Amino acid sequence: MRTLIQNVQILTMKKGEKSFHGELLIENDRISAIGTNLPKTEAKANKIIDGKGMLAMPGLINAHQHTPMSLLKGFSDDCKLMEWLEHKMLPAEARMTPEDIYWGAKLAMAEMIKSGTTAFADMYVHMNEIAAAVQETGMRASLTRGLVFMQNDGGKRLTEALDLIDRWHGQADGRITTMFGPHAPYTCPPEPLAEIIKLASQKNLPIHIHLAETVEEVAKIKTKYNCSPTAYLHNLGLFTEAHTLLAHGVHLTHGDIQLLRGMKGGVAHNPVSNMKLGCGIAPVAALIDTSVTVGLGTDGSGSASTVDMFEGIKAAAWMQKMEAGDPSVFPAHQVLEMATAESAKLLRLDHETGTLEAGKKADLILVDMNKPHLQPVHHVESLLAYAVNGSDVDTTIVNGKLLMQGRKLLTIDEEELLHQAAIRARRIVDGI
Ligand SMILES: N[C@@H](CCSC[C@H]1O[C@@H](n2cnc3c(=O)[nH]cnc32)[C@H](O)[C@@H]1O)C(=O)O
Ligand SMILES: [Zn+2]
Repeated sequence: MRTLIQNVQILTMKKGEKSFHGELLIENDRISAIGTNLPKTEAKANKIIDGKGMLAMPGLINAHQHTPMSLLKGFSDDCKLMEWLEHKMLPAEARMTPEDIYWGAKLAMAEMIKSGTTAFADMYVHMNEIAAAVQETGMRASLTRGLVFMQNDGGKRLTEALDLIDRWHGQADGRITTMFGPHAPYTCPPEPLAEIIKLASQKNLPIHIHLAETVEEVAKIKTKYNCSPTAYLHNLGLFTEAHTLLAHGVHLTHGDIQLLRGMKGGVAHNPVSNMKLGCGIAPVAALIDTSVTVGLGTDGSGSASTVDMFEGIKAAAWMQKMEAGDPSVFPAHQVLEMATAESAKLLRLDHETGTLEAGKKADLILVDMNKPHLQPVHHVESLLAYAVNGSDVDTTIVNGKLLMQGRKLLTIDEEELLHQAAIRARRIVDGI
């Protein structure tokens, strides 16, 4: 199968490359050619997409998600994280059946495809159902079974984590990869955490964990272990043993940031979730100055309400400019990079996705620029960072396959999905 996208403005997101008018050829799951006036491409293609008025760019990569929490969006807003988690989310989550998880994950995937996200990192439970949804929807995902060790479960959770890895790593035409997912320093004591770090190192798999999200977490760890959450993880050898995806990293001291220097992986910044929960402002500039990779995530829609990464892109830029009191920090290109190439590094998928290049997987979106709020086009990157909304995405392609065209979902029955989501969500929260 060869698909040619012609007559399109292209932003590859390769370092230092400006957007240009040209064409892009997809052969099966990969980009085979990209440029201006490619030789004889039309003759080679079985399918042609006219990109007039469109902008092609790499699909966005959401580096931190809890997809099934889409069923809980708007259920508990305007309260503190620990209260939100312990009194609302955990009781609601305890009622979710595997089928609820499947439909909740699919609801989030529909929202992601419709707002230009092609890959995501997920941490949740009932991972077989989430993996099945990924397989069907056609997205790319890095999945983890979230692990909390608050009471003895006889190893049930860890068995499920290992089962996810055995069953699903490399499946769905390679679109699914897996990680270990110890939930957070405050839910994972040293012994089980050390064991997971050892397993991750042996299996050469990454670790996805929440870190330093709130001041309460910092105080809890200080009382328990007399150190910061970051030092707690460092002392267990995490940053040298495994590629690590750290979600949040809001409350990091100068000393904490030094502990992250040279780590494999990096930090998933979730500005919308952090602002909405009043958690604080992550020291993104200091992390980048220390050569720590910073990608972009939304967090689950139970907290963030939206998994539209274009909202996250705006929020990340605004937050850092405001914090620095300087509009020149975090220019458009840099925040777009955070949402694409840098997030790809966190998922350990940068050899496959995150930029548009011949040889990489065909994970890309077409943004319809022919709209009042996106004209005129002086600087396309400025519009993408500060003016585009998820609903401006016209076409979403993952692994060379069309998942949405003309805003119509092609792998999901949207009507059935909305029906299932509505009845299940109502049942789950009833009486909580
Ligand atoms: N509760 C599960 C573990 C699930 S891991 C994913 C967990 O992360 C929780 N979660 C979602 N967003 C956040 C956040 O921002 N900080 C901390 N936890 C979160 C979410 O509610 C979910 O319970 C068990 O007992 O096996
Ligand atoms: Zn989270």
